[in-house]
Amino acid sequence: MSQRPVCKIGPSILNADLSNLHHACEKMLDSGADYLHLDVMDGHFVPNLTFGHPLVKCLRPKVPDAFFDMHMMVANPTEWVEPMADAGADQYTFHIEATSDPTTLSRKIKEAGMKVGIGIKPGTGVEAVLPYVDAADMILVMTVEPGFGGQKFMADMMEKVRVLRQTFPEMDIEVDGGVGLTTIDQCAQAGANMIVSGSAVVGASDPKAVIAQMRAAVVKGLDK
Ligand SMILES: O=C(CO)[C@H](O)[C@H](O)COP(=O)(O)O
Ligand SMILES: [Fe+2]
Repeated sequence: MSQRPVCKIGPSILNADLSNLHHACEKMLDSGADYLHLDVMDGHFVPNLTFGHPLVKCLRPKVPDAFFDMHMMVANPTEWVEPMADAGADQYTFHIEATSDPTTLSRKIKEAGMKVGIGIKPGTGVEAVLPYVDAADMILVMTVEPGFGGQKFMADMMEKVRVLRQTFPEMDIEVDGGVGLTTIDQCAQAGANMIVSGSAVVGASDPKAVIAQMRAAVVKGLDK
């Protein structure tokens, strides 16, 4: 029996007040977030630095029930699988551009007890990820060049989402970058069901309303 993908909204706390991350996460969860998208940048894979597994380990007991989707923008994703699992990560999303062996890496992530996400940058064609979809729980289509929050949504990435949704009707497909109230309809119509939104939610005066509106758009898109 086929299963319809479920809409999940995952705020990115990249542009939140990182000095009070626990509070920022709780605010998002209280506003209706289904999961938290945590952006790890190493200064090599992308020209920016954020945080690593020590911070995740500290955050885990503060928000024990939250699902942590780790967006690993790192040059050596194999290196951080075990430290992230030990820190309490639930899903480990690596970039296909950062590994020559996605199958072995996916297996390692599963053996460490986490779900597998595979991300593609805007310049990477969707064909690159197709052979590995069976090994993954989720495919991430980047809608900005990874590295910074607050960038402009790239609408031409929606074709990748459409291809993935047509080929894999039950798959979790995540979009990340510049997603907010003005761009959510495009994501929803293309078939995305996991929605990362940073600035548009974290910077909103009423994050609960923004999350609810995005959810309504995605549910409508999945129903069609
Ligand atoms: O991976 C990312 C950047 O590389 C972030 O998750 C993303 O940019 C979210 O922030 P915003 O919604 O502000 O674009
Ligand atoms: Fe991200």
